[in-house]
Amino acid sequence: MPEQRDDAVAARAPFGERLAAAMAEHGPLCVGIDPHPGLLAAWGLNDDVQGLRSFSLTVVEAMAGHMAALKPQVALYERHGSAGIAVLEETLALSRTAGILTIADAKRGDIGSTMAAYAQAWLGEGSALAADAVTLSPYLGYESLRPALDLAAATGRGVFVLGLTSNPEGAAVQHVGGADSVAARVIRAVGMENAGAVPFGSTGLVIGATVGDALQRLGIDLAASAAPILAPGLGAQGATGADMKEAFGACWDQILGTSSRGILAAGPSGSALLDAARTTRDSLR
Ligand SMILES: O=C(O)c1cc(=O)[nH]c(=O)n1[C@@H]1O[C@H](COP(=O)(O)O)[C@@H](O)[C@H]1O
Repeated sequence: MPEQRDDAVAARAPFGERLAAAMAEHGPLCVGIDPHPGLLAAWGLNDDVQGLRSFSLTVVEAMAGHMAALKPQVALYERHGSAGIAVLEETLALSRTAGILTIADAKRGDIGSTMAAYAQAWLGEGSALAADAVTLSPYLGYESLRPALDLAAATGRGVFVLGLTSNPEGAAVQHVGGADSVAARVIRAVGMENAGAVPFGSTGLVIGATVGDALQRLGIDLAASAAPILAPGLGAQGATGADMKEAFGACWDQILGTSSRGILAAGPSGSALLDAARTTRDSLR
């Protein structure tokens, strides 16, 4: 039904605008949905597709209308095979109906011709896996991401490109080059996609909440990227709201903190999950 699809795209504001509106309404927190086996057990659920489904739908129902965005971790659905992917599709569909933005954390990156297929899956109109945005890895070369950047722009969706990741191993690749580091080049390339956007465009960056010192050492200017910045590392990985303010104070309006285990550990009660999310979000205010 191509005409209906065209209408849906025309009615959709660009992702950056929709994210800015959601953050203005609900604050700068994205709740991660990471159904780890240990969390399923802690919630009294089996490590199977029924447990995965119950976990995921509980998080969506608890957060919709209260938080800016959800970020399902694709790996934790893939480990359940095709039935797990079906649960991810249902989770994305419920989020869409409930009006909460979704960022599929798939960290995709490949040669251009393959990238085009990933783009269709995660950003294509009519794809059951399409989210509002998807995480991408630029380490096959930033321009290899072009099919996804173009499709996101065409469908009003967004991407978050890995810049400086929260894990300690990332430094061995991302910090290489000193003043002209690999990460700085990726961040500059993202800035070119967003030129002129206010407060930010639809091509985001992932910058770990744990890497504030590297930002300074590498002389990186995040404000110039005009990118929404997804900042994981809050909670379970040790970063606090205070750490984030110190690291990102100069570009605070661009920051969307994200935490998964630190919030999900409060489940399975929906109200306890929401309280945990509110406490985390309030630490960012
Ligand atoms: O792209 C991501 O979201 C991501 C990038 C990064 O640098 N570090 C990072 O932890 N993540 C993801 O963010 C989530 C963090 O989970 P918690 O440590 O439980 O809050 C996981 O799904 C990670 O895969």
